[in-house]
Amino acid sequence: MTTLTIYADSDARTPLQTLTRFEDIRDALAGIGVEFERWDASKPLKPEDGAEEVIAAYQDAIDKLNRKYGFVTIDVVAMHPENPQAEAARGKFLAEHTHDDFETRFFVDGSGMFYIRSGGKVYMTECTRGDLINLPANTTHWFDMGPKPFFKAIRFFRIAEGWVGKFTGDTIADRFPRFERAA
Ligand SMILES: CSCCC(=O)/C(O)=C/O
Ligand SMILES: [Fe+2]
Ligand code: NI
Repeated sequence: MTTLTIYADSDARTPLQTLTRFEDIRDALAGIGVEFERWDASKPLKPEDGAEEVIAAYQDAIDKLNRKYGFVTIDVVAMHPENPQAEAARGKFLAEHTHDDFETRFFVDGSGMFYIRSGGKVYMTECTRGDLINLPANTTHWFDMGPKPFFKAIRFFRIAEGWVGKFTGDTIADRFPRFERAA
């Protein structure tokens, strides 16, 4: 279930608030400039499907989003627990970083956790199928796909190399609960 848990960035043990209603999550994230939308993600996909199948299934939504936001390129991250690269892939995003581009991700299967740090708080946002999240450029955040990653997300870019992470060097991510997907 899509869930937003908000913490003070100085205290990773005591959540200030936990939200599960879409409207509440959308409004709380809008308060820090993060757009959160729900898009139809009901196309049938097999667990082992990769970029080609995801793009074919979601071409209409991709075209609509490209027209609406002016994206210049997309790619797909499709993770499966048996993927031999799972641990390395998880490690890439586990430390706090920013990007020069917006971070726009449309989850069409599975789930993953964004941790967005803003205004002295951490917004721990579990994204699930149908969630579209859009972090403005330079938003401090990290992302955990969990020890047995399972998700497919379409990534939209406005600038080439916009996905490259700039690490802040802050170890805050190590103090917050890691993502453990509910069975
Ligand atoms: C949810 S897609 C994979 C993670 C990613 O692209 C990113 O930038 C995380 O911060
Ligand atoms: Fe990112
Ligand atoms: Ni990132």
